[in-house]
Amino acid sequence: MSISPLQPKVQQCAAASLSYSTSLFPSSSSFRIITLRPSISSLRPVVCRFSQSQASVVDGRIDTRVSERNEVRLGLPSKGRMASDTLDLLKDCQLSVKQVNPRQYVAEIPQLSNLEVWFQRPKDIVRKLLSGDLDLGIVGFDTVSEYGKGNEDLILVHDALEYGDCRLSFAIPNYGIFENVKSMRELAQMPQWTAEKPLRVATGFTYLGPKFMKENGLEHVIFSTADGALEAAPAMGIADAILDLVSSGTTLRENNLKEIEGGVVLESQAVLVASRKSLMQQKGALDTTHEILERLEAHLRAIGQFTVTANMRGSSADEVAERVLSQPSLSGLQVRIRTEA
Ligand SMILES: Nc1ncnc2c1ncn2[C@@H]1O[C@H](COP(=O)(O)OP(=O)(O)OP(=O)(O)O)[C@@H](O)[C@H]1O
Ligand SMILES: O=P(O)(O)OC[C@H]1O[C@H](OP(=O)(O)OP(=O)(O)O)[C@H](O)[C@@H]1O
Repeated sequence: MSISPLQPKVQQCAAASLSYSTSLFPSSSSFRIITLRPSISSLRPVVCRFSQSQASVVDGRIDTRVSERNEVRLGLPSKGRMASDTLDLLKDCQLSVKQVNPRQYVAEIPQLSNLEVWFQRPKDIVRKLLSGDLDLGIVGFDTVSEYGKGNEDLILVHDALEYGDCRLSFAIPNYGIFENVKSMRELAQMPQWTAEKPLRVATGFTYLGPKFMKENGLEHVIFSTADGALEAAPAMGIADAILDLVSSGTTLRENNLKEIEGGVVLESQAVLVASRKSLMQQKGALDTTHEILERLEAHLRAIGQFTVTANMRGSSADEVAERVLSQPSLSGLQVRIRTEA
């Protein structure tokens, strides 16, 4: 699998008022992004289909836990740097999260009557979406990518909530044998890395890391992991390089590390993610999702980012698109689809 930097290139399809772009996802994944614009009522819903999409057979199994619940469940970060910004965003959307007390992990949003909010660690939000214990969640795209592991059930409902910006980036020391190394290509060509003496990479991204290194032609790599302060690993002699999140770049600089050309695995920001199964099967999930999207749209209108993504590794993505668009509450929407160029 190729993990490439996220550089969406939106192209307009003028006649149909549709647009599509290269996917935010690796080239061998097949996510489709559908943008719903509820404000444009004169447009008829249209789904762009791309013949080169990698369809596979739909798995028709129904997760009984999804269909047994009456309420829709939204997972929000319980702590960490995403937590307060997420609550702020919802507040800006006139969605006030009411917690009985801060140590209770369940809350409600009075404006969304059949919704339960559950506070969880970001990685657990993704895991619980996959297990059917949550229907929707707000986390960083990096977390979806790492812990979602390309699972076809995950749908990016909104891929740009405009906070939590960072990138997952590969970094090496700016001294010693790496002093003149400026790109992944140059790194891969170094004679030092052998089966006996592999490149040692410290990372918390043990799913994305190995894929990325392989994609870049580095075969002799060994990974170590830690929960934080990874930037110390090269100076401590534990690793040759690191793969970690970067935002300002200060931590890298202060630890004499540098990013190199081709070393960005992905760009990330906060996203709204859903379980496809939930959207299709959980009572009220589609309407609640639509309500949240409308409010996000109202809030983010200035920057015009409003996107629904359906995972395309299967004809089921078309089904999802059709199902979403066939909802009476979603009629008259403009649809934008992103797919691989
Ligand atoms: N400079 C940054 N460093 C790390 N994460 C960042 C940065 N800027 C934005 N983020 C976002 O914040 C998220 C990290 O949030 P948080 O600290 O709550 O979780 P975490 O550290 O992944 O959780 P845990 O402590 O359970 O491992 C990242 O997944 C990313 O999406
Ligand atoms: O580019 P910067 O703005 O310097 O941010 C990047 C740093 O922030 C994060 O660490 P965090 O602050 O979460 O601490 P941690 O290393 O203990 O996880 C990340 O893991 C980097 O170390």
